[in-house]
Amino acid sequence: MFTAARLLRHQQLQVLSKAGLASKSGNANTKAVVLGASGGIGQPLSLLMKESPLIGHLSLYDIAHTPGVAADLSHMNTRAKVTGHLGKDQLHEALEGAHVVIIPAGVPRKPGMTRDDLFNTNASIVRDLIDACATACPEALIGIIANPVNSTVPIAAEVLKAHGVYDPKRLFGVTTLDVVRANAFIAEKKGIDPQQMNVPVIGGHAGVTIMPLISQATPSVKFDPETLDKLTKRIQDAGTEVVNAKAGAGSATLSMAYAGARFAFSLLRGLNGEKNVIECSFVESDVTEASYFSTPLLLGKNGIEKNLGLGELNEYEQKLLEKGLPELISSIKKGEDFVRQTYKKQ
Ligand SMILES: NC(=O)c1ccc[n+]([C@@H]2O[C@H](COP(=O)([O-])OP(=O)(O)OC[C@H]3O[C@@H](n4cnc5c(N)ncnc54)[C@H](O)[C@@H]3O)[C@@H](O)[C@H]2O)c1
Ligand SMILES: O=C(O)C[C@H](O)C(=O)O
Repeated sequence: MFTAARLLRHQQLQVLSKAGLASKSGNANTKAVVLGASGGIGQPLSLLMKESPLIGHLSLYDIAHTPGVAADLSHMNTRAKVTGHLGKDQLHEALEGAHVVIIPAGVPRKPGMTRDDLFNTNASIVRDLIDACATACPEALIGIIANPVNSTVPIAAEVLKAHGVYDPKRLFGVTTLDVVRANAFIAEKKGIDPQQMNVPVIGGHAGVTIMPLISQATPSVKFDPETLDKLTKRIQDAGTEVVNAKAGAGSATLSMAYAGARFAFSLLRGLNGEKNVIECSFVESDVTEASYFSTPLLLGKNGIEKNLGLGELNEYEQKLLEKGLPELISSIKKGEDFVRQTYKKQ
């Protein structure tokens, strides 16, 4: 017989596991860190992570407000111990011993801006946070949310290389929100349960570099050419749709927290030895001419176990690829050049 408390927990787990956000088999020693934990994404992401039985220690770092966020979350009667760390002096302790680090630190867009317009501010934020990761937790799996992802991931890789600790299997640009959106929009159009929908989205994370592979969706769906084109463009411009709707108050935070939590839990499930954990993510890659590219990845105990590649593209998707590659390649170079010009390992 279930007691009321066990029944409640059972129901919570059912809700979370339907959302792909929980597994009953967590490791109590697992440390997960959120850098930028007090922000629009950081707070709801930390909430979802605090709820997860996969995490033993949730370490929250920001340059503002982390004592309050940590105190608040620590009152939840869920497994993870929560610690708050404020300012650069506490960054090393926040990161030490981390298994997974998720980075939503950085400024968001306002209407009229591109993600690349964030480069001047966010490039140095990511560079300096990764510099700290390289010494405090060189083996952690790192997921970068901060935009422009197409440049911040190469920035992170160059800093890790300078420290001699770069492992391409352990560095990820978080593009899960593109998959979540594609699933939501297509399921809505077809009247399918969105939780059952799975659409791979490849490439990068900005405009034309976002390439939904609707021909590879499961369950399989078909659209006339005009609808397909509209849907593809909506997925590519979905970030801007939210930026405009928020009218100056930032970009996607809640759906991003959901997507970021899903991605963090997939990394943790892979680390725990769970089989068949697959996520699309922007990583070092040799499947196209771009040296970083998002494709479905099989995750495991060491991060990427196998890059599952492009699959079969139809003619429309082949054109999306051709159109997106030049911008992607140039954003990657911009990130790499930035580190070469501005960074010297101390
Ligand atoms: N990858 C994606 O799909 C995706 C989706 C949405 C947003 N984003 C990006 O995520 C970033 C964060 O968005 P947000 O809405 O949470 O912004 P926000 O301004 O609400 O929060 C950012 C947080 O970062 C903190 N911060 C700034 N500099 C820092 C530093 N050096 N160290 C630690 N923390 C620092 C701020 O104090 C703040 O709490 C933006 O760059 C945004 O473009 C990416
Ligand atoms: O659009 C943005 O600036 C934020 C994020 O990259 C998104 O896709 O929502």
